[in-house]
Amino acid sequence: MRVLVVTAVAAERDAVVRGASAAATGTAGADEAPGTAERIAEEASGPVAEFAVPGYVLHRPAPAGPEPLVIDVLAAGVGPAAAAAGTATALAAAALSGSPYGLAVSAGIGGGFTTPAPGRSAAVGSVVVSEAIVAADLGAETPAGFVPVTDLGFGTVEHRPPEALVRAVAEAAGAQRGEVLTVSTVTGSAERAAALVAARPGALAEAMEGFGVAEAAAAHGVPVLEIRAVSNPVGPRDRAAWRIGDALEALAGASAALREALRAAPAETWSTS
Ligand SMILES: O=C(O)c1cccc(C(=O)CC[C@H]2O[C@@H](n3cnc4c(=O)[nH]cnc43)[C@H](O)[C@@H]2O)c1
Repeated sequence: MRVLVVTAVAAERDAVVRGASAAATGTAGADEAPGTAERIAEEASGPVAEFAVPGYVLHRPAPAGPEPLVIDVLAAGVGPAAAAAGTATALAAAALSGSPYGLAVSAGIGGGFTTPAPGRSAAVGSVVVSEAIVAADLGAETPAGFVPVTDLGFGTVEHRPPEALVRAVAEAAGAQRGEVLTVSTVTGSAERAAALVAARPGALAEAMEGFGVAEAAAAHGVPVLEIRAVSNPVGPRDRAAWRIGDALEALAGASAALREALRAAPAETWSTS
């Protein structure tokens, strides 16, 4: 199976590549390439092939031996629109080449909610795997408060990854399962954080790309997953509290776990869940 992992920035992409390369022994770009690798770079984690699709470059860590699992990683930019554009381009290029992706994953750092239901809190450095990918601010302000687009009669605000895959990846990564909210504006107050949790009590993390990846995946009929490593608490702005290095390490670990979970649980076991 071919898996597309979409991050926002290069630092996240490199963390995913590092993690997904951890068990690698093969030769990057050896099989199922949509074309010829334009470049094979020798990174600290092993060989990484780079493939161009229109407007973007995909990074592919070496497959672990002869297994049929190929993971391509794309840094598509910050925010849901950039994520959707990059994801749709990569999915379309793969489909047109005759080797479509079987799974799209939104991966990166994110904010962790520390005020959900008792016993459910996403601490800095921990990992959250999405049970639902939710567009938290897609709707309209009304005198009665925020109304999601679905209540206005169109669109969608939620995509649900395959349950069995969520369980397998969360278990392999030692991660919590919960809703991951997609926002276009980073939450900066305790009041806004509380309002988001009141609207979505299952929320454990927020980030800015998951829903864009999910919309593109849905358009192509491809299952989707989101993995967030928590770099900061959601709430009042405090740059000193950010732990980006720790979150990138956690993201690399979760990416290794993703690869192992996909090797242990092939698509037939989770694609209909
Ligand atoms: O300047 C700030 O106060 C600030 C606070 C949180 C995040 C940012 C970003 O510009 C990061 C955007 C980038 O990272 C992901 N991310 C990380 N933490 C969060 C968060 O708490 N809420 C939303 N997104 C977050 C996001 O997916 C982007 O890719 C600035």
